Parts: sequence; C-alpha cells; structure tokens
Amino acid sequence: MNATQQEEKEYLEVIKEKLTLAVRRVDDAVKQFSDELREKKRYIHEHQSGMDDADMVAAGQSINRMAFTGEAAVTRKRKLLKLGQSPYFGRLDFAPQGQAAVPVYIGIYSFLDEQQRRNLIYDWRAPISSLFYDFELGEASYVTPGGTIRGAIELKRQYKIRDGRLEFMLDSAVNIHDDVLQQELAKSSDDKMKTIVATIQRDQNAVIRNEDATVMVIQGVAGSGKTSIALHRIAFLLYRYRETIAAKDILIISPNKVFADYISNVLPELGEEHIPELGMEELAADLLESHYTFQTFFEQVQALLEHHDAAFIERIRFKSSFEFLSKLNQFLLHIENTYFQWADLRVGRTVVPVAFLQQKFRTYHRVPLLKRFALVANDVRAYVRDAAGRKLTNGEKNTIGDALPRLFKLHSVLDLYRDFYRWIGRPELLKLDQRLHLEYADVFALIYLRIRLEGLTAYDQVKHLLVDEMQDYTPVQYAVLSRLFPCRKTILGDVSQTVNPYSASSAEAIERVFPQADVVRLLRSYRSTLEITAFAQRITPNPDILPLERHGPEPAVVRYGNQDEELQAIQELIQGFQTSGSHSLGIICKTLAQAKRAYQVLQAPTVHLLTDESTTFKEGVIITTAHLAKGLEFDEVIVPFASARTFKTEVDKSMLYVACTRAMHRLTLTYSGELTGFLSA
Ligand SMILES: Nc1ncnc2c1ncn2[C@@H]1O[C@H](COP(=O)(O)OP(=O)(O)OP(=O)(O)O)[C@@H](O)[C@H]1O
Repeated sequence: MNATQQEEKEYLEVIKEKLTLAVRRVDDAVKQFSDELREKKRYIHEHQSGMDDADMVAAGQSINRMAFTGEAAVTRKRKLLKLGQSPYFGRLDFAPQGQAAVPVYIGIYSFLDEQQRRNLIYDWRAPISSLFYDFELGEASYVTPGGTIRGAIELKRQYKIRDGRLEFMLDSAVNIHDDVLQQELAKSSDDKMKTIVATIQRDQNAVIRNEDATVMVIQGVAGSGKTSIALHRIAFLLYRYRETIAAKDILIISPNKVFADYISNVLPELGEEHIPELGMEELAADLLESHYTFQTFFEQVQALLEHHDAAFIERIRFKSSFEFLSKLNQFLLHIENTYFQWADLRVGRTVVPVAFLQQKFRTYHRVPLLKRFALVANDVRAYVRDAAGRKLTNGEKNTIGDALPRLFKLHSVLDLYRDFYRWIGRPELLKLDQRLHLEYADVFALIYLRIRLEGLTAYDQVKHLLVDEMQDYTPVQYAVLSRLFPCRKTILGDVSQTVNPYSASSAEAIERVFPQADVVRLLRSYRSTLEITAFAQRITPNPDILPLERHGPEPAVVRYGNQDEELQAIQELIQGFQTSGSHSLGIICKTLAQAKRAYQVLQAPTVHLLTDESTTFKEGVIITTAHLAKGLEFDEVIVPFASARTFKTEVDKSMLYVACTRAMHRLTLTYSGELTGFLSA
C-alpha cells in the first residue's frame, strides 16, 4: 500500500479529506451542545420558582457536563486542525509474527476513522509507535500492557508535511535518518522551545518512555536535549496514565520565569495542557509563609561574580555540603534528647510521671517532633481519665494540651537554627542582619528544620515533579524536595553548567539523596555546530561528549582597543544579524551590570534586556547574563568583555561555558586588554 511518492500524495489527500470531515462533525456537535445548553439555561430560568434544591443541583450538574463536553470538542477540533497541517511524520510497515504487514502512520496525535473503527494515525506515544524510534528494518518488538508483540519492520519512512503539503519523504534503513535530524538542527531557532517528536533518538526515547523509575536523573551535556526530553516524558506519562494523572498534578521547578516562558509551548504543542510551574524562590517564600525575607539565588551568584569574599564563599561551601545536611540531622536528634525540660505533669489529683511522657514521645518517633505533642496529649488525657476514673472537663483537656509544649524549649525555628551553629562550634557561619534578611544558603536549611519539626504536607497532591538545572541545588534543597514531594520525579541537569561551583551538585551527589534513582547520561550534543562544541570544550573539557557532525563558521575571538570599541563592533554585528535571516541573537555578559551597560549603548526597538525580573522570552536581539541565559538557545551568540579581567575565577569560568554553549550556529567573543585564560587549553 502507498509504495510510491505519488501514491503517498494521494493518500495524504484522502487523510486530509477525512480530517476535514471530522472537523465538520465536531463543529456540528459543538453547535448542538451550545443550542442545548442555551435551551437548558432558558428552561431553568423560566422554571426556577418551581424547582427544589435537588432539581437545581441536578440542572447545574447537567450544565457543567455539557460545558465540559463542549470544551472537549473544542480541544478535539484544535487537534484535528493541527493534524490537517501535518498529519504524520513517520510510517512503518510492521508484520506481527505470522501476519501480513500493515502500515502504521505516526503523528503528533492519534486519528481514528470512526466509520471503519480503525486507527489512521497513531499517537507518537502509543505502544506501537515506539517501533519507529527503537528499531531499524527487520526484527522488532514493542511492549503493550497486554505483553510483548514481536514481528518485523518491512518499511520505515519519514515525511516532511508542512501546511498540508508533502515536502519530501525518505525511506530509511537506519534509525531515525540522520538527514532529517540534520535538517531540523540546521534550522534557525524558533522563538520558543519546539517539539522533537519526529526525530527523537533511541537513547532519548528510552528516557521518555521509562515507566519504572521512581526518580529519574538525567545528567546530560550541554545541548543533549535534556529539557526537551523531560517535557516529552511528561507528555508521555500524561498519555500513558491519562486515567490517573492530569496536567495539573505535575509540577515543574524551573530556574526562572523567562525559562518557564521559553518552554511553555512544548506541552500545548503536544496536545497537553499547560503544566503548573514554580521557581525555587517562590517555593521558599511559600514554605516560610513570608515570615522572612531572603536573598535570591540570582543575587547570591551576582554577589559572587562582583567581588571575592572568602567568608561568604566559605559559608556557601559549607551549606552546600553533605556534611551540613548530616549535621542538621544530628542536630535534630540532639534537640530531641536535650531540649525537653522533663517534669511530672499534674492534672487535678493525678500525676503523669516523666517516664510515661518520655515513653509516649518515643513511640511517635516517626512523627515530626512538634506534631507529636497533640498525639501525646491524647494519650495523657486517656491516662488521667483512667487514673481518675471519670471523664475530663474541657478545662482539664486544655490544660494538658497547653502543658506539653511547655516541656520543650523552642521559641522559633530561627532561634533553633542559631543554636545549631553554636552547637557545631561555628557561630560565624550564620550571618543575619538586623532585619533578619536571610542569605540564600540559609533559606532551605531553615525550611528543612521546619519540615522535620512540623511536617509540612502542602504539596502532597503533586504526582510528578520535574526539576530542571539540578546542578544548582544543594543536598539540603534535595532533602527538602524529597520530603515535600513524595511522588515520582524527573531531575535533570549538567554539572558543567553550574552557575555557582561552590554549591554545585553532580548526578552522583543527587544519587546520594535519592539512592533509588535511575541515572542516565546523555553524551550526544545536538544544539551547536561541531566548531562551537569544540570551542566550548576548551573552557570545560569533557572527553566523553559526542558532538553531532554539523558544521558552521569557526567561533571568532576578536580584540578591540577598549570596551567602547567592542560595543561599537557589536553594534555592527547586530546589523549583520538583522539581515542574516536568523531569528535570535544572544549577547551574553558575565554580570547584570555589564549587560545593562551594553544595553545602554546598543538600545534599539528590536534589542531587549533580560533581567532577573523579566517574565517573558523575546525573539530578536537579547542582552542578558549567562546565569539567565541558562537553558535558552540562540542562533547566534556574542560574548562581550571576554578579557582576563572579566573572566578569572571558577564562577566566571562556568559562566563563560554556559554563555558559549547557548549558540547553535555562530559564536563571537569580543575583548579588550588581555584575553581570558580560560580559552588557552
Ligand atoms: N532528537 C532531537 N531531534 C531534534 N532536535 C533535538 C533532538 N534532541 C535535542 N534537540 C535539539 O537540541 C537543542 C538542545 O535541546 P535542549 O535545550 O533540550 O538541551 P539541554 O540538554 O536541556 O541543553 P542545556 O543543558 O545546554 O540547556 C534544542 O534545539 C533541541 O530541539
């Protein structure tokens, strides 16, 4: 069936026709729903006075049901229209053992021929579609909930269909033909992150479809598709577990609002709803219930970039260590053992002995300390009731409830946190100003103590947690995430792209917090040309990286007399970019102060400054810092001020690496004075 290009073209027309008919049917259904809805509302309005409460509830429910069905129809229409533009991207002719081959067309959504009750297009997430990503011609198998289906792939074909027209088709003997991938990667960037369904690679597919891992850690080199894969994985899980997980049950912890905006199109493109997203700082503010103000991660990194403060670095280093987490845990035990001022409790004529109280507190050792008081109070009430042989008065009950917390010497979690530093003999490691403004490194330690003492359950409804930029979070932060989100997790990042080497976590470190984690390493890099990848390797070498064979111009490193001349040259580069046909140019500086300075000089309607307060990603020319550019990509990147004066510390080196790895096709570094030493390798 459909062997030649001509036959495929004709078949495409047939499918488009069926899609058009399906759209028409949905339109008719929507019209019918809205007529019925209007009619129902009118009926209720007119008969309101004669209806009792039960009638009203039933009518309300029926309206809600109709509205819901109507919404579902609108969603379906949107999907059908999208399919009309590009119904499928792949086909395989699969012959299950002992049966003849049938063509399986694979697209972004499934499409059923309602008359024939036959799938004309399979969703890329359907079990059978995994054949397309996992196998070449010949023997193949796929797993269904009912078991493994074995057989052979007799034909494998890829299509590029745009605006309903077949641009090309390609029969492939190898797994996801390189030509199509190359074409995709050579394209100019879109304004937002895009889907990669047509060219998902085998190792990526394994991550996307992994159903077993309770914690999946993806450690991948720059541009290896970690973020793309994580989002496709979410789409897959939403499809696979559609009865039990909805988009609202998933939470993405994202580094900043611009990144959240940048990735926001992917799931809707894949036909899923928008996923809730939260920054670490928002989470912190929520958990501290606005009792404290605190430095943000961005401010911490900027402080490190702007001046070298050995004591500040020492505080960050310590609080990012495993030792810190285990010391906090030891301190919690210490509190239990020493913060009680035990005394017999007298209620009326009954004396509740210390031994009874201690034994009860021990019984509940799994319950967070401050939650135990209520449980022990109940036991004490029972004890007193039995001893007195009568029911207790409300006054007596309250006395018991009030008396127990008084046994414990706790004023506030912050006092306790202060005590901790005295206990470890390092009071100098806590720096709190008069206004109790916390340093970023203290925020999650304080939250951790709160969770351990009070047991917060605010996020129990989340069923899957996605954490991007995992290298930027410390063991204490992971301990908080682990207790707060007992659900499955996907955690991804790249330790080479840390913006704060004093607090970076590698996959190995994260495995210590989540020993049950499945760790995958992705070494193939898709974003940048070979030349750019090789250049970035000079800054932070990784001998295991596998760059894709795609070429472009050599990165340029250009010296100017001074910074004004540099900016003038960048102005000319911007003009060149504007006529180049590329979509995005990132001018990536080390600090926000430098970015602001560059913006002052380069200001124009198409030039945007991205700061830590920005909320949206913009197309065109963006001036920002390496920290904020993390996770983003640009057709072309310019790194100004790449001098030895600007890039000299470990933090600076990370920034330079992040900045250079944002470039897809072209990279230019400008400097004046002496060139940074990080490029000498
Ligand atoms: N299988 C694929 N097919 C087509 N494009 C891909 C594929 N995998 C990755 N890419 C592209 O590679 C680029 C990098 O992907 P992504 O941003 O997800 O990587 P990352 O590992 O999160 O990067 P980084 O850590 O450097 O921010 C994107 O343009 C993405 O579309």
